[in-house]
Amino acid sequence: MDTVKSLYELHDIEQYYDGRKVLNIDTLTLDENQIVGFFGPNGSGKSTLFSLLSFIDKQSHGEIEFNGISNKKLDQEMRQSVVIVPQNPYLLKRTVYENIAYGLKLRKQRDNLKEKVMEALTLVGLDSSFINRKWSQLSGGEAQRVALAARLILKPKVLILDEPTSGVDTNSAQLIKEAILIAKQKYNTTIFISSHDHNWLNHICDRRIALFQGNLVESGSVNLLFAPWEKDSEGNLVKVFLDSQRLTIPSTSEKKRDSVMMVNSDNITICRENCDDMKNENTLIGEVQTIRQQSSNEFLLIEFSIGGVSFNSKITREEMKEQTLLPGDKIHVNIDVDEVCWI
Ligand SMILES: Nc1ncnc2c1ncn2[C@@H]1O[C@H](COP(=O)(O)OP(=O)(O)OP(=O)(O)O)[C@@H](O)[C@H]1O
Repeated sequence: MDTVKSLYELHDIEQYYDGRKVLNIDTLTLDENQIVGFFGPNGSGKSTLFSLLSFIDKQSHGEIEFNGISNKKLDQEMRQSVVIVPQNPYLLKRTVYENIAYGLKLRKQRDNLKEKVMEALTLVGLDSSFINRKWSQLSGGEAQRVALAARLILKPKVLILDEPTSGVDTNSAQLIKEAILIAKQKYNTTIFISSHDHNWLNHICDRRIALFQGNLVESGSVNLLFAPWEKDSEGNLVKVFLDSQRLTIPSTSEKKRDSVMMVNSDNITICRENCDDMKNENTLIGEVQTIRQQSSNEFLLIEFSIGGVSFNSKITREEMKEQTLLPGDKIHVNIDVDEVCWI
């Protein structure tokens, strides 16, 4: 029987710079036609991973397959089907037209070039008056959108955007978001994005992956709790859920109100019956959504929501027998606030 391959399959990836390991990924599969958001603090390895996924660099160790073929054996056409807009995109010191048309010219695809440039320009929310502007006559947000248009014109199979919203105005960030969504729909492009604007990224992506110190922590077993956070009078950060429940995180200096909290499912305890022993002022009430079997067979992954925010926790089969959880059940939830980290 044929097995369906993912677009990318990464195994045992290690990347070293000057003898220092900066990326360490056991397994990662990435499917077609998804928008995948990569979250992580500065230096966590997002750009390094993107340089491997875009075939700019080769891994120090491990295997990367793209469409079932090792990245060491890809032909030029396959390599060119993946394009990246780097963190500080470089524009040619020419007009907007020349910048956007450049990639197609390089690939000797000159048919209907002007129309294609116009289409790409429109996609990123710029009108025809920009065509003859010089690179130096653009705002930061406009320059970023021209760089994006210069990739979109290639109708890539994979588009990688490293911090596309850094230093851009809110309007440009919104237009970039719309262009990305259209590219996904119109060209079936698979899109990987990193951004420190966590809310922007969270709203746009189908799948979320967090990197921490070069290691992958996917939201399958890691829970991400996004901003905004309130500060109470004692300086604690407080998450106020839509149903008015509150989770208080004791103050420390590393946390900011726009931070994303990361907590592993192992550090969330749930209980349906006889829960008096676990209750404290930070205990929340959640509602069970789904119950999944973990591949290890030993644990069940319980997905539940608190005020519309999804979380997951693991329980053993023994605990499941005692608690007999079903979708729709109300549960008590304790998040171990000493074990959370922040990105
Ligand atoms: N060319 C290089 N030479 C040496 N070290 C590097 C190089 N590129 C990245 N690093 C190091 O690798 C680690 C991962 O960096 P990377 O740029 O991938 O992180 P990042 O998550 O993209 O960070 P940021 O959010 O700040 O862009 C960092 O410690 C960085 O200093």
